[in-house]
Amino acid sequence: MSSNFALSRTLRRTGSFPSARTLRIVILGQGAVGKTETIYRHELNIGGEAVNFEILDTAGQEEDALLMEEKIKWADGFLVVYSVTDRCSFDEVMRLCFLVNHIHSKRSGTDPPAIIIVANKKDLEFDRMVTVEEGESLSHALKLPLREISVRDGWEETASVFHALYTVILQQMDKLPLSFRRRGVSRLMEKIPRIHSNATLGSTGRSFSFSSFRDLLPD
Ligand SMILES: Nc1nc2c(ncn2[C@@H]2O[C@H](COP(=O)(O)OP(=O)(O)OP(=O)(O)O)[C@@H](O)[C@H]2O)c(=O)[nH]1
Repeated sequence: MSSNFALSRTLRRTGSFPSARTLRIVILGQGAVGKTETIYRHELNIGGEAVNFEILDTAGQEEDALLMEEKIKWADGFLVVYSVTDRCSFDEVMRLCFLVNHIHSKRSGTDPPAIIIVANKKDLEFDRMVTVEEGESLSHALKLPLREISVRDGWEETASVFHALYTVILQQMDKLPLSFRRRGVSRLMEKIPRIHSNATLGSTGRSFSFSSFRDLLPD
């Protein structure tokens, strides 16, 4: 959990785009797949457009169901992560995708949520338990894009996952009223310090306490 290679933490950066489009991302997956439990902002320039990602990780199966639902309602897009070295985490993907679909449909009717499945730890080829073909087959069955990456191998693949999710979210947002498409940094994020690219987190690897998350959500 205090790894330097976790999926989300590789994207920490400095810099700010005041008029950036803000997108909220939740990362789901079983424990130890490489999500790391933290919450932070990340700003990217994609195709000349400033994009401000607000990213929230979840606590795997330890997550309280109500809190999970609130996080899913909060998000614009989702990364559902499994580890190619952990079959249980792969088996969990389908349940998580259905959960996101179910909760999301209560909020926005028939439009499917923006989800990308991420197969992490592909560098651990000797320990692989889930084949590329199995991942592709699941992706095909769920009609969701799949990216196989190694967070440990560098930030480029991780960044490309966020770029891909951005594209999917934009496709969904095109269907929404204009007022939904641009917004400032959320109330939740105003409470959270910006993390600099060379900053180190505490020994627990957490930059934010989830126990206070619920208090910050809008009614
Ligand atoms: N080899 C390898 N190890 C990785 C990779 N990504 C993460 N890890 C390691 O996997 C372990 C678990 O990573 P975490 O980030 O704690 O996983 P998590 O999904 O946040 O786990 P929970 O906090 O239990 O939900 C750590 O030891 C990481 O160093 C990867 O791409 N390759």
